[in-house]
Amino acid sequence: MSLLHFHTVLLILLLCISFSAISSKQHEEITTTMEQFSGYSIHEPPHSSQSISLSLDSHALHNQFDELSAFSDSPHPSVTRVLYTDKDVLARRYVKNLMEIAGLSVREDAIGNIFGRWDGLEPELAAVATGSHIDAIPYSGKYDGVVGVLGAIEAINVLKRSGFKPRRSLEVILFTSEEPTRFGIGCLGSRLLSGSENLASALKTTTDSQNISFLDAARSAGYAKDIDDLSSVFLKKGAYSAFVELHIEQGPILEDEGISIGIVTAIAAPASLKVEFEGNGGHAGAVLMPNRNDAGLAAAELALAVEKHVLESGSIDTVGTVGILELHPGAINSIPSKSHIEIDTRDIDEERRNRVIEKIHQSAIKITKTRGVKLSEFSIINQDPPALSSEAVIKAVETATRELNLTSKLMISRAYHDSLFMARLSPTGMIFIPCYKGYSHKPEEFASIQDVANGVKVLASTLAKLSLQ
Ligand SMILES: NC(=O)N[C@@H](O)C(=O)O
Ligand SMILES: [Mn+2]
Ligand SMILES: [Mn+2]
Repeated sequence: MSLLHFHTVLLILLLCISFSAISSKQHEEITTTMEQFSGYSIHEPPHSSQSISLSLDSHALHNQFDELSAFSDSPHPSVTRVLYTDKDVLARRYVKNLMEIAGLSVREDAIGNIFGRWDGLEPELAAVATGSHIDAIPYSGKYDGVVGVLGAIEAINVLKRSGFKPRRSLEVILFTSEEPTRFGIGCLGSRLLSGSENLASALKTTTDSQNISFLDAARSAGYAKDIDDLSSVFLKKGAYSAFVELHIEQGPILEDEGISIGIVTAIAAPASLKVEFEGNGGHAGAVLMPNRNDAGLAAAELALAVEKHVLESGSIDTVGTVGILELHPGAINSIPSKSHIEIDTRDIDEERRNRVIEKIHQSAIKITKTRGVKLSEFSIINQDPPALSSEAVIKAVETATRELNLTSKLMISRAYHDSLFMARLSPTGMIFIPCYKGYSHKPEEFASIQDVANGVKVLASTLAKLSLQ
């Protein structure tokens, strides 16, 4: 008998011994559950898929939305929950508690990205992750981001209730500061996780509108203790084998078309600009119009120029918003001597968006000439590329949706999400659910518990599939 022959026989013998270690009943159970979830029979080629009932505690989930929305600095039904404020810290504690109740092992990084882990049968493999954010811009709603955090924890509960055992570990992530409210940069937590050196160094000097530094704010919330170098937050590429985020659509399409699930194929490319003009100000009564260099009118003119350039981009996919316009000294009878404008512009076509940014810059320069004001700042805060979803994640979501007999639609996301940056680390995808009239970033934002439940079931099934790959 040749040496190779001898080794093969030996190997088969060893495999049989180890398999026999797992009781046949256990082996049968795991195999059945894995077959039911992967939609594939372990023994036959992959053509049969069957869905199993995923039991979800929608009553508890509904209560959790209400309870979490109470951690707000604005009155019900609006939600305001800004990074590292007391309400944010309380809300984080609430979510960590839910993670522990779900049996997840919880850890946090230096800036408060929170990770809840369920070890798989092969914990050494790269895990599958899901997650979103709980920070909320001023006077917004209770579903943006929160569906992707509370829904993710419930998806884990659903899988545990069904007896499923993941092969790859599953992680739920609460990302720090997806909203740009406090420090002017969106997706701060996921951007840093994806290894942004620029951001890591910028955060050393970044302050908020109260002149509180990022590090002091983080420390006041219990993070960044004795840490200045935030590169410790960086994750390695491939840290996760896949990432999938559940989120409300924040647009009207799914509701209008009566479709349950949106399968996101791409996330539009966001950019934000900060512009400041300086004029000579003066008395609103005494200074005649020809002698004015009004920084306020310069800002107003630029805001209209943003709209003009966006409308002339030749595509409906180009959008531009002046969400912040502040005047100094801000007195009715004083000509504005300074103006501060923040511009948000996006497109699924990065070059087309960048052309708009260039035109806005040219307009700002032209306005300084026509109005005799100084352009004291024109800075690009972020100018991110769009992100494409991974085919493998899209396929897993499609199969899960089909098995649950839910309708679905491939679509792009015009809002940005932490997925935009997780896509730099691992194959990524998103699951959208309908929301009332597409409202978001306002108190009327609403998603029915049935739509949330559908999203959570699709997420649970998708996570199971990805964890077996
Ligand atoms: N999803 C979402 O609302 N993200 C925002 O931060 C945004 O401005 O797109
Ligand atoms: Mn948002
Ligand atoms: Mn969001």
